[in-house]
Amino acid sequence: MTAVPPLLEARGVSKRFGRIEACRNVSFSIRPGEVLGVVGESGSGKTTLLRCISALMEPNAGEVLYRMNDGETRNVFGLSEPERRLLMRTDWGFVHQNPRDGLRMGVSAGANVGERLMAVGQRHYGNIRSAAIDWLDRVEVSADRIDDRPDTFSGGMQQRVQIARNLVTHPRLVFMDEPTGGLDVSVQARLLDLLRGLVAELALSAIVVTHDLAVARLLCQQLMVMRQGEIVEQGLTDQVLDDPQHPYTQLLVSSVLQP
Ligand SMILES: Nc1ncnc2c1ncn2[C@@H]1O[C@H](COP(=O)(O)OP(=O)(O)OP(=O)(O)O)[C@@H](O)[C@H]1O
Repeated sequence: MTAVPPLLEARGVSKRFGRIEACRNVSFSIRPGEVLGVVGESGSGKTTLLRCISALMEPNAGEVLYRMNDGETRNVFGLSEPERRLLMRTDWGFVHQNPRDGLRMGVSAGANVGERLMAVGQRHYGNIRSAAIDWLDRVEVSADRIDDRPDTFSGGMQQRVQIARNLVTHPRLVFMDEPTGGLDVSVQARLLDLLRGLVAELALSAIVVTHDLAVARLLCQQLMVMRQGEIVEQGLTDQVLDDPQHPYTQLLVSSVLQP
C-alpha cells in the first residue's frame, strides 16, 4: 500500500524573539483528513508554531511544505505574496481564539461570510447571500441575524460566525488557536460538538492549538506535546493521553486528573 503523502510538512521550524526561543527545530507532518492537536502549558510556543506554519509569521529557520490544490508541493515561504494570500483565503482557514481577530465587527454577519467568497472572485449577490445564509445555518446562527453585526452577538455566536467565514470557501486545512477558549463551559461543549461534526462531514484537515486536553481528546486523532518551544512527545491522542511516555506529558495529564 502506498502511503498518502502529507498535506503539510514542517521541517526544523524555529522562531526566536530576542533571547526567547519560542519554538525550536519543530518537525511534523499532517495527512489529508487528519486533525492534529498541539498541547502544552502557557508560553510553551504553541501559538508561535501555529503562526509560523500558517504563514502569519516567518520563522527564523526551517521550512513549511504544502501540497497545493494542483498536487505540487511548495515551500509556503517560497510563494509570491499574491500566491500566499490566495492560499490563505481559499485552501486554508484560520480560527482565532478571539473572534475580534478573525471577524470584521463593523459589518454584518452575512457580509463577514460573503466577503470571503468575493475575495475568491464570486460576484453574484444572490448566490453570495444564499451561501452566507446556508453557512450561518450550518453553524446554527439563525438566518434572521444575517444583517446584524457580530459585535451584537454572544461570544459563542461570534465564534460560530468566524467558523462559517472560514469554511465557506471549502478550505482543505484549517488552523485553530484555542477555538473554544474564553467561552463558558456549556457554550464550549456545543461549539466543540459543532466543530467535530463539521470536521468529519467535510473531511477537513486541521491543526488545533489548545491547552485543554479534553478539547484535544474530542477533536484530534494525533497529538503533539510542546514544552519550552520543543515537541517532547507525539502520537495518537488516546495513546499519548492514556499512556504518556515523557515526564512532562505525565505531569500535564496527571494535573488534569487532580481534583
Ligand atoms: N511577539 C512576541 N514578542 C516577544 N516574545 C513573544 C512574542 N510572541 C510570543 N513570545 C514569547 O514566546 C514564547 C512562546 O509564546 P506563545 O504565545 O507561542 O506560547 P503559547 O504556548 O501559545 O502560550 P499561551 O497558551 O499562553 O498562548 C513566550 O515566552 C512568549 O512570551
